[in-house]
Amino acid sequence: MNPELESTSMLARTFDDFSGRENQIEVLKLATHVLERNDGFKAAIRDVLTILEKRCNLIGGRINFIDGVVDIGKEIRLKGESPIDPAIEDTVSVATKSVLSTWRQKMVPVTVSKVKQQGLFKVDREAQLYALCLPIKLGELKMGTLSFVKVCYGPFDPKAEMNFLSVLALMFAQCAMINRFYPDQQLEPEKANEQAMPRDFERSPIIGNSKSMGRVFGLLEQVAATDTSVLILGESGVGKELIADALHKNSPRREKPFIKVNCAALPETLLESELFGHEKGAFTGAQAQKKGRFELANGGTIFLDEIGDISLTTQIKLLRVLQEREFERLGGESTIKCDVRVITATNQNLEVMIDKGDFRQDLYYRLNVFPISIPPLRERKTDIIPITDYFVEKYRKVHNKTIRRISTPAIDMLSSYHWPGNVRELENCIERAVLLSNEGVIRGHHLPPSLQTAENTSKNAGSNLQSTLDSMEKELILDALKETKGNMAKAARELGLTERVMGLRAKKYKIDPRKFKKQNS
Ligand SMILES: Nc1ncnc2c1ncn2[C@@H]1O[C@H](COP(=O)(O)OP(=O)(O)OP(=O)(O)O)[C@@H](O)[C@H]1O
Repeated sequence: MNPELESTSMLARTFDDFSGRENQIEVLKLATHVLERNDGFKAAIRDVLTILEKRCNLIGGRINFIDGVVDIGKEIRLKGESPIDPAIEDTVSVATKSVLSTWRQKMVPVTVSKVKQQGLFKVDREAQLYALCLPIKLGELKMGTLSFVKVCYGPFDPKAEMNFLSVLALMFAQCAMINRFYPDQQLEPEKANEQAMPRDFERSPIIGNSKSMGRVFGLLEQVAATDTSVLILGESGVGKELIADALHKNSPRREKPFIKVNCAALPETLLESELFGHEKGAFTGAQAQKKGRFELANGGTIFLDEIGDISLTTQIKLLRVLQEREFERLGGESTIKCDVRVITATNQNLEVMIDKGDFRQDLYYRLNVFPISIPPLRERKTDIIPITDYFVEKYRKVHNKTIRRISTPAIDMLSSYHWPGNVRELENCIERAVLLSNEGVIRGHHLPPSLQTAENTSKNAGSNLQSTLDSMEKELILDALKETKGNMAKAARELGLTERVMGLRAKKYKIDPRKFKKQNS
């Protein structure tokens, strides 16, 4: 049994001990870890269904994927452990079919229907049963359905339950998409173990639950398998290279080379020699013939990053390759034919550059056949935590550290920061925090000063030692109160404070211990 499921079984509750929101958050965290595993998408989904059965009283879980949208077989379901009455199976099937069929006309988000208990069903007869079914989709892309029977002993809040399940449905959708884009990541279990970190993460999956990333995935889906030129737009660090890589890996060219050139890194002559190659003696220092990147990419894909930085002369040469699919090496006379898909990226506004005469319009039209814009991280805040979790897991393994959780204040700081360096900045920030953290927790003070300032700007113009110490103290008090369920005396003892000092500190930071009692009851 894998460790996630082992820990789940240890914590497994009986049906009448299901404890609401806290439990749901824990389940979501467990599900994230399970889905990030590298040993097969279907197995991971089945494990998540098992977790939902054991911890959320959601039995008979099944996922139906629509044929052709996600190539991973039609249905994934929990087998074996749950004895399910055929009548209940039927209700789930009917609910699933109804969601699937109404898609053709209109999107019906959920079906919740009460199920009658039958004699065969091995659940306490006092339980109320509900059939739940909701769609799995990414943006406008409809992928399938997620269905369960919910076993309930008390009042049932369908809205809250569906909100929780819709987060899971989104995670499944995301995973299905990654699975589609990186099918070869489904390693055999033994091979997965052999692959030590960080090689597992060489080709990172694209994480993102936001609507805007859903749209990006939809566009990827449409264009990946074609030979169309794609222009990827977005600020530095948003993941443009990751998208280019995904386009190549999901095209018929995937077995052929994927060649990346950073056009901003080289001066004009060197860039041309890099792109088209040169003959011996073409210029001082050209001591031997050299093949260019277009030649090396033949049959595959070339990714020209920072395309807005190439000179007007190089733009003409590039235009010719795009139109004629041929070029000459520098100093050479023979024409070389090439069959290359061109993907470009920039963080500049090429239309403004055209107006200024810095970029050729004809080249722009050739490159911009299929534009994909990746929004900055600050405009898709819902992606921050899933991406953070992914990087925590990545760097926890790379640096061999134990990280059990991220403190609530640290999560707040990560969520409220504006991330000018986008995902790259977030990645660096999390690697640093993983290295600095101790006791298995990432806390606010493990994050870089830029984030501390962001949190404090409203109260305190500058970041100074006192404000940093204050925020650390507040965080420790919040943590202790959380752990002791709002018991001030116990929390004071844990922190080595007297009750009186604890009371004063709570007052100073406007902390109300009663809030923690409520949360945990
Ligand atoms: N959605 C994402 N999920 C996981 N990792 C991501 C995501 N987006 C970006 N990254 C990671 O963030 C880092 C920066 O991404 P990438 O190099 O693709 O950005 P970029 O837009 O090409 O940047 P630049 O314009 O500076 O070249 C990489 O390590 C990449 O793997």
